[in-house]
Amino acid sequence: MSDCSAGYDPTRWSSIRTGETRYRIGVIDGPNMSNMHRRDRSIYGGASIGDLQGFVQSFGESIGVETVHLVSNHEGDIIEWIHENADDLDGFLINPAGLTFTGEPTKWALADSNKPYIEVHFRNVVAGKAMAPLGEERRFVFTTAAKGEVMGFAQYSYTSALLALVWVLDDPDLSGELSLGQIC
Ligand SMILES: O=C1C[C@@](O)(C(=O)O)C[C@@H](O)[C@@H]1O
Repeated sequence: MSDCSAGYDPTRWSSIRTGETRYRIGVIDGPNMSNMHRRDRSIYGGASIGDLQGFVQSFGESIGVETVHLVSNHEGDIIEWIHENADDLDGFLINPAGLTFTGEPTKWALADSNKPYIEVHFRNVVAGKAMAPLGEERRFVFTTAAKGEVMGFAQYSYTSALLALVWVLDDPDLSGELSLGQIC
């Protein structure tokens, strides 16, 4: 346990974690996310994919984690990237974007890696679906093998998912010790 007598120090990433391993997490953005700065501002906010990657990377650094990023509009390239990088990564975040309802091969590449992944979305992709007639719901491909899913929080879906993934990696068997580390 760290000493909090000096008060809260936001540069001390270990204060919110129970572990100290510097994980490497792959962050994948699928089709159309390269164009996010031109998409609906009320959802994507007008920032570029580079801005988003920088934001997620900075947050990762603040909790002692390295993020490695891919954005691609081509499913085959995403699959190749997962195959080539999985051995050097501890887990993944993926915003499947245009592949959300169709990306079965990409889902399998992630599942076959045996590394945990979290599905993220800017918007709440099921909002309003409760009102849809039965049988009209589209099939969520990635959710079936994901560790979990975070959606509806725009760019904060990514940072929330990253923190959740790191907490789970720090506590792989969910030891039951309900500790957040030392928050001063
Ligand atoms: O391209 C996207 C982006 C998205 O994944 C999101 O981040 O909100 C939601 C998907 O339905 C859509 O196809």
